[in-house]
Amino acid sequence: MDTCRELEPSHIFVPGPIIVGAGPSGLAVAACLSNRGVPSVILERTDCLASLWQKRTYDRLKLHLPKHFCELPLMPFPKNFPKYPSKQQFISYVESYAARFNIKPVFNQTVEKAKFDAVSGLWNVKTQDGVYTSTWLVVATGENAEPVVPDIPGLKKFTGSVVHTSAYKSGSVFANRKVLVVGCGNSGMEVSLDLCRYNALPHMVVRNSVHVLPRDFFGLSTFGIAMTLLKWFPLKLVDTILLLLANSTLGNTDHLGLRRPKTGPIELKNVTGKTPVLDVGAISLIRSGHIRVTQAVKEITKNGAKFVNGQEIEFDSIILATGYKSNVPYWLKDNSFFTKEGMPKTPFPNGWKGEEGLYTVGFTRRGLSGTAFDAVKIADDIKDQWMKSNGPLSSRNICSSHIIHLHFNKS
Ligand SMILES: Cc1cc2nc3c(=O)[nH]c(=O)nc-3n(C[C@H](O)[C@H](O)[C@H](O)COP(=O)(O)OP(=O)(O)OC[C@H]3O[C@@H](n4cnc5c(N)ncnc54)[C@H](O)[C@@H]3O)c2cc1C
Ligand SMILES: NC(=O)C1=CN([C@@H]2O[C@H](COP(=O)(O)OP(=O)(O)OC[C@H]3O[C@@H](n4cnc5c(N)ncnc54)[C@H](OP(=O)(O)O)[C@@H]3O)[C@@H](O)[C@H]2O)C=CC1
Ligand SMILES: O=C(O)C(=O)Cc1c[nH]c2ccccc12
Repeated sequence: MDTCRELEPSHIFVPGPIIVGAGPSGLAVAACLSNRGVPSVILERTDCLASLWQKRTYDRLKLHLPKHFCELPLMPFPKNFPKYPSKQQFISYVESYAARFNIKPVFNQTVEKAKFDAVSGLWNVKTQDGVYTSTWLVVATGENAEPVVPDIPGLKKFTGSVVHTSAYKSGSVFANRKVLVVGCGNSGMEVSLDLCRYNALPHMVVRNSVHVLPRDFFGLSTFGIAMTLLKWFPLKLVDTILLLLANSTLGNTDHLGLRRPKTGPIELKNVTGKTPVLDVGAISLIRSGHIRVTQAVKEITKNGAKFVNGQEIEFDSIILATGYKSNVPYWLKDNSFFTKEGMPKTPFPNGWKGEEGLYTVGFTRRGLSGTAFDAVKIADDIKDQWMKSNGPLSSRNICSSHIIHLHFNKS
């Protein structure tokens, strides 16, 4: 794994690919490469594996999809794990995964800049400590790299606490507090639910339409049902069935302030990437009045919020459940493969490969199953190139100092 050659203290040539990010995606690629005899180096900005899961998620989090849909390649979840593993179980799975494939990322390396050098044909990847160089660059920094913090009018005037869900651990510190939760995706719903369980008083902002589906239907996961139906029926029919199923278990959610989009849940996910909410209990708390649904915020005041319908409510705290974004545009330079939002322009299933040795894993908007798909494709592709330059018939030493000197002279 860590067979890179040190050229000078701050400049390292990596014979195999450089992978940016030690989340499930980066680890999956490293494992698949290792399994095919290709070494790699992972650069990770934090001091741990799967930092999203370890540092930026709440205590009560469980996987939303049954474990077999969230498996990384080459290693299933332990049999004794429940259908929906907890955050701690998922982290322990990821740690065993890295140990099994002897993956040792270089921690505390924030990639600040990565650029392809057409002269040497190599990628130069700069961290705060130096430059790493390789023929291949695998982008594995994730769809959730940075919190989205919207510029809501008046937010700076608010005197109470404001946190993004990525910094929320549990409702224990919010007991008996009135909390405004901005956003009603899976994070907004689950944080509101958690707040209720700690006797806080959440008000959840729903500014738009939203699809809510039950996580399970008579013991079967709704996601699993959808995947099975999609093998046999057209997408629109599957969406109709899912909505019938949702109405039969959750009832009509319109009068709770949760209007459904005109487009069905799976079609909407495919077209816009917007994940339907998989309900694990928030809907019944909305129905019972424990979670209040509010309209869009007009402005935040010193002590609370004014809403578009003219209502004004005082709050002790605000939780921004406003989602996440990719950070690729901040560090990947001169690149036309990604949109300005940092997502591959090429849609699934072909978004994993760019040009000049560039790859991306985990940007499919298909969660961990998308990661597994990308990782296998990337490892197969790089292995073919690796064999050509390092196989028994190869006459080329890709670690040649000639290539490195060329590069140094240019920079
Ligand atoms: C609350 C929550 C729950 C989720 N639940 C599920 C679920 O149940 N099932 C599912 O399939 N998906 C789920 N997801 C989707 C999630 O994207 C995946 O679970 C998974 O974490 C994606 O892995 P990744 O490696 O692509 O990204 P991440 O897990 O985000 O890992 C990316 C890594 O890159 C590092 N990094 C970022 N920028 C840099 C840089 N410039 N330099 C160096 N390192 C960098 C980060 O520190 C991080 O460790 C959930 C997401 C969230 C937010
Ligand atoms: N247990 C699990 O497996 C969980 C999984 N997740 C996953 O993590 C990912 C991120 O989810 P999440 O954090 O919920 O983010 P999402 O992007 O899914 O949702 C963001 C929410 O914030 C709202 N929003 C954004 N900006 C504003 C604004 N300025 N004013 C008001 N509302 C705003 C959006 O509304 P609008 O639609 O109007 O833009 C939307 O309701 C998803 O893939 C999700 O499925 C999250 C939690 C738990
Ligand atoms: O929870 C997430 O973030 C996921 O991306 C999991 C997921 C992928 N495809 C879906 C379709 C419907 C619900 C959840 C997912």
